[in-house]
Amino acid sequence: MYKINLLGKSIAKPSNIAIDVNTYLACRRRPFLSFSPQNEVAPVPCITMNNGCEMPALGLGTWGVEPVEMVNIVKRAIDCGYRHIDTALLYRNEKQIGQAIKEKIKEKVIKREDIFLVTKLWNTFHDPKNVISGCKKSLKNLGVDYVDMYLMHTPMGAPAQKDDKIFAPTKNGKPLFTDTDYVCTWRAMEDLVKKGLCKSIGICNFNIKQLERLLEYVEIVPQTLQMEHHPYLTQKELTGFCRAYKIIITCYAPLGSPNRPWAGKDTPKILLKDPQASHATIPNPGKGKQNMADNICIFDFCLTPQDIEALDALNANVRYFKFTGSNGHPHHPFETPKS
Ligand SMILES: NC(=O)C1=CN([C@@H]2O[C@H](COP(=O)(O)OP(=O)(O)OC[C@H]3O[C@@H](n4cnc5c(N)ncnc54)[C@H](OP(=O)(O)O)[C@@H]3O)[C@@H](O)[C@H]2O)C=CC1
Ligand SMILES: O=C1CO[C@H](CO)[C@@H](O)[C@@H]1O
Repeated sequence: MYKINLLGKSIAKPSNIAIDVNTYLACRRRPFLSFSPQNEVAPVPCITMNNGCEMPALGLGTWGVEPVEMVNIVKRAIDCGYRHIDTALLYRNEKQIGQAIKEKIKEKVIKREDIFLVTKLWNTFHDPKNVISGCKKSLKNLGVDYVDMYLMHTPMGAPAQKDDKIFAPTKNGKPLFTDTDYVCTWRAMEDLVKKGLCKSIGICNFNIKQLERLLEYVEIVPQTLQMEHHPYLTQKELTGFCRAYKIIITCYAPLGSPNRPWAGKDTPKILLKDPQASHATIPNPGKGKQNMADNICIFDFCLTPQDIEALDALNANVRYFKFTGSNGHPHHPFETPKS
């Protein structure tokens, strides 16, 4: 064990945990207005990505939040110290998130560059010629001229839609799909970086074979893979592979959404802390009034190697987000082929 000194606090760090001192100290460069000696909340550290940009290690998940509540939730989150916000065109809340950020900038609580804003390209924009319009649609909704991270939401393309429709058309209750190669979609996303529309790009819901194949063709190695990750689904092979390519894992459903068999008093903090060795995590605070403030208070303690070992032993390859609606898609990441 050795100790590092963070903003006057002494934090014990087991030597086998891979957050280095610089990662911890990087957070000093971000203003944390709610942090003061009287109101001590250890600030969120940043993780340096393979392109040198920094991502706050904890963000606000926003899927499923009622749009009418979204503005207030995001404003409260910013007051609490959240500086990373995760959304998607699919979530239909980008406008409200953009409005909340705008109001906080106007109140001089933050500047645009203090916020790490993440959104996602939906399947119906996978055709390379449509990628830029998917991105511009999100930028317009958010009211910004760039996002910090733009993610391919899934490797599964779907037919382009007209007007404001997002979901793919269906036939016999099943969404139609296209066989657009996710490599081609990715190459078009690389152009968005060159155009300055996003600072970093990444992927979600890729399996290891798809990622390996993508890496054969990329000019820009993805900065992050956003994937389901909690103690019941640790995906060690995939996370090890990403580590080798310096692709940061962002853990979604870190509390095991929507079923949380482990929910208990301090359990959520332990679950959020578990991936902190090197991953970012984006819990959704849900309806509990205290959850948002609690979930950000995980940077003043460490798990012991024994804790981590015990959590790792829980892995049962339980996946909650199976994308069964897209079964049969040629690029389905999780469907077990029928023998
Ligand atoms: N890229 C992708 O494909 C996906 C990305 N995501 C992203 O990841 C985010 C997080 O995943 P999500 O599926 O929302 O699930 P989470 O694992 O973050 O679980 C969220 C639920 O956990 C409960 N909760 C939160 N904090 C606490 C706490 N401190 N104590 C007790 N319970 C708590 C709340 O439930 P309750 O409301 O009942 O209190 C909340 O709704 C999403 O919001 C989204 O931004 C998610 C899925 C897929
Ligand atoms: O991000 C997401 C939130 O949850 C949705 C509902 O299953 C997913 O489809 C999506 O990937």
